[in-house]
Amino acid sequence: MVEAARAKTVPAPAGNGATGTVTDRAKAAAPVVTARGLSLTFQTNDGPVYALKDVELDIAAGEFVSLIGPSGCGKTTLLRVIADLEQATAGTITVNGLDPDAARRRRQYGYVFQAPGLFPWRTVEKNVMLPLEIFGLPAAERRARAAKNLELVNLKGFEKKYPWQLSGGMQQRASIARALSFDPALLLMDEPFGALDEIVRDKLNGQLLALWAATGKTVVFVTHSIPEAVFLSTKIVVMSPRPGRIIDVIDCDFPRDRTLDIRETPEFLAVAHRVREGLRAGHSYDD
Ligand SMILES: Nc1ncnc2c1ncn2[C@@H]1O[C@H](COP(=O)(O)OP(=O)(O)OP(=O)(O)O)[C@@H](O)[C@H]1O
Repeated sequence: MVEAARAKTVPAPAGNGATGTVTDRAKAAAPVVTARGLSLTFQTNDGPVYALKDVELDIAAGEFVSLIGPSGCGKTTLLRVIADLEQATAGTITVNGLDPDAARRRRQYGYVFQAPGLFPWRTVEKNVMLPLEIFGLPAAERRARAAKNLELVNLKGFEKKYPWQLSGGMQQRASIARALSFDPALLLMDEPFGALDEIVRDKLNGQLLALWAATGKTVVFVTHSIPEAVFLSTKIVVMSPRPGRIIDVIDCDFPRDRTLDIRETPEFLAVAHRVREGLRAGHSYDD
C-alpha cells in the first residue's frame, strides 16, 4: 500500500537524464501540499497568538522547500499542521490530496526533529527499525528496510553502534533514516542541522541534497540560515511574525547536483540578498 501511494505522488527521480530546470519540473508535478487561507490562532491566558495567518502555499512533488523567518513566525507550526500535529483554525490544507489526518494515518510523511531523539539503549539499527517494529512488520522486512535507509544516509557499517558512540551529525543521519521507514514521498524536517557546527552542517547539506536527488522525495525544511536555505532549496518561503505569515516566495533554479561552490556565484548571492531583504522588511514594523 505504501508503494502504491508512493507511485502516485513521486515523480520519476530527476537524475541526470531529466530535462528542464528544477523549478520547471516541480511546477509540472502534482501538488503535495496545498494551503489556502490557512490560519492557526492559539488561545492562551495572555490572549490569542496568531501563529499563522492567511497562508497560501503550493508545494509540488519533488520540490525542496525551505521555510525561513525569525523566531515565532510560525515555521514549526506550519510544519506541524502539514503533519496533523496541530489543526488549523481557518482555511484548508491538503497533503497528497488528502486532509492531514488521512495523510498521517497513511504514513505519507516522515518527520525529522531538531534533536535526533534516539533511544540510547537501542543500537542504531534497532532505533531505525522501531517504527517498523511498532507497525508489526516481520523482522526480515524490518532489517532490509533499515539497511536500505542506513545506506541512503551513509551509515552502513554503523548498525550495531549505540547512539552515544556516534557524532551529532551521525545521530541526526540515523534519525533521517528512521523518518524514511515507510518510504514516505514527503519529508518534513524541523531545523535538523540547527545544533551542529558549520562544517558538519555543510557536509550534511550535501548529503541531504544527494538523498533528495536519488529518491525524488519532496522536502519541507525549516531553517534560520539564509545560506542553508538558498543552497538546498528549489523554493524559499520567507515568513514574518505577529501574525505568522508568508511575505515572499522565491524560486531557486540552481541545478540539482549543485555543490558548495555555488555559494560564491552572483546568482546565489542575489537570491540570498532577496531573502535577507524579506526578513528585514518582516522585522521592521515591531522589532
Ligand atoms: N501550543 C502553543 N500554544 C500557544 N502558543 C504557541 C504554541 N505553539 C506555538 N505557539 C506560538 O506560536 C507562534 C509561532 O510559533 P512557532 O514555534 O511555529 O514559530 P517558529 O517560527 O517555528 O519559531 P522558532 O524559530 O523559534 O522555532 C509563537 O508566538 C509561539 O510562541
